[in-house]
Amino acid sequence: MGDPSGIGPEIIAATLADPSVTALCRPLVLGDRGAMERGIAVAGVDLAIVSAPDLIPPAAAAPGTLYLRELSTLNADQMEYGRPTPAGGDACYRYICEAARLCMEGTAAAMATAPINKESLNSAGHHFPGHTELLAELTGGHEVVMMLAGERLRVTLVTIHEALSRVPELVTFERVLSTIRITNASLSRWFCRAPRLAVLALNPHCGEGGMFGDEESRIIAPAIAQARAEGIDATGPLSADTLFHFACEGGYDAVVCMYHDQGLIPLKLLHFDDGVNVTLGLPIIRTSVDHGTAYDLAGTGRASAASMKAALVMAAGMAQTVQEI
Ligand SMILES: NC(=O)c1ccc[n+]([C@@H]2O[C@H](COP(=O)([O-])OP(=O)(O)OC[C@H]3O[C@@H](n4cnc5c(N)ncnc54)[C@H](O)[C@@H]3O)[C@@H](O)[C@H]2O)c1
Ligand SMILES: N[C@H](C(=O)O)[C@H](O)COP(=O)(O)O
Repeated sequence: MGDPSGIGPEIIAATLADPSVTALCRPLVLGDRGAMERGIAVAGVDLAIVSAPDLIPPAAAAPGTLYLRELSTLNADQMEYGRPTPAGGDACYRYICEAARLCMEGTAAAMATAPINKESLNSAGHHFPGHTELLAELTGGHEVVMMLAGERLRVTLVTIHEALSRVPELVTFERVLSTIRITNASLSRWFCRAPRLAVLALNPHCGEGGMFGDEESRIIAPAIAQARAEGIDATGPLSADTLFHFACEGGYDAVVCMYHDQGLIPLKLLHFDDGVNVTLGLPIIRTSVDHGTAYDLAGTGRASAASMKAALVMAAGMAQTVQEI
């Protein structure tokens, strides 16, 4: 359900009231009854909550029902709109843990997450930068890669939630290579055969022959060479300022980016409404919205549910692919 003080509950309600989404999957919300009742009212949709402590939603669920596993009972203070609280952060943590457990044991085919507030997660004593890192730990410590995807562009990140000042030291041969490998393996499995990957430079103009940095020749180019030797169609290092234009025109299936904003600014510019965040490398399927808790909009009914819908549709599609393999 994500952060009870944000837009999560209302965009979930809008999503589950859309028959084109529920035609593809049997959703079970892990969350809080009070927050979901309020979300349904804010979204202005007609949904009846069915309590599902152990129940899995039936294949022929009655239209207009929302199956809810109640993992918290927050009071009004603890879910006040626009304010992160430790109780809300702890509740989010429990929703995520239970979703991971259901996916790991095979009861659920996939999870799609609504946004959390990282400050409230951490204030509750759960010291993770986001879902991605928490899920990596909960599912066995696999190396994971954050991908954000839309129709026109997919980006994956070598470094994720890091201070910009630390990025150069974190862009290592091993990290670049493993991001390329995981991107290639995951895209091949879920999205396209033999993906064409563009790998970005870190510095302007690829370092301009060493004038503006040498990570390209020292680290990124050798990692690309190794990936190519393994049969991966990776090209680069390429200058970030121009590459996105060509990627959007269909030149590449994904762009491997060195840091968060290098990839997420172009992605959200093009796909803020319908982009999906996918965690690659996990043993389970996890998708998410491409936006945050939007405290400024929570409770107004003005938040778009398009990314939440896209996240569910993508998760259902990925789960279908698994069944067909
Ligand atoms: N998947 C996630 O859990 C996730 C993703 C991104 C950010 N966050 C967290 O969310 C919190 C707030 O982050 P932020 O302010 O940088 O980003 P944000 O996405 O919450 O908000 C940025 C801007 O986009 C608008 N916006 C966001 N979602 C929208 C929607 N569905 N419809 C219309 N407008 C929307 C907001 O009103 C705001 O103006 C932070 O704690 C951040 O870490 C969580
Ligand atoms: N970096 C993501 C974004 O800006 O959309 C976001 O913070 C999500 O992180 P998790 O999926 O790890 O919570």
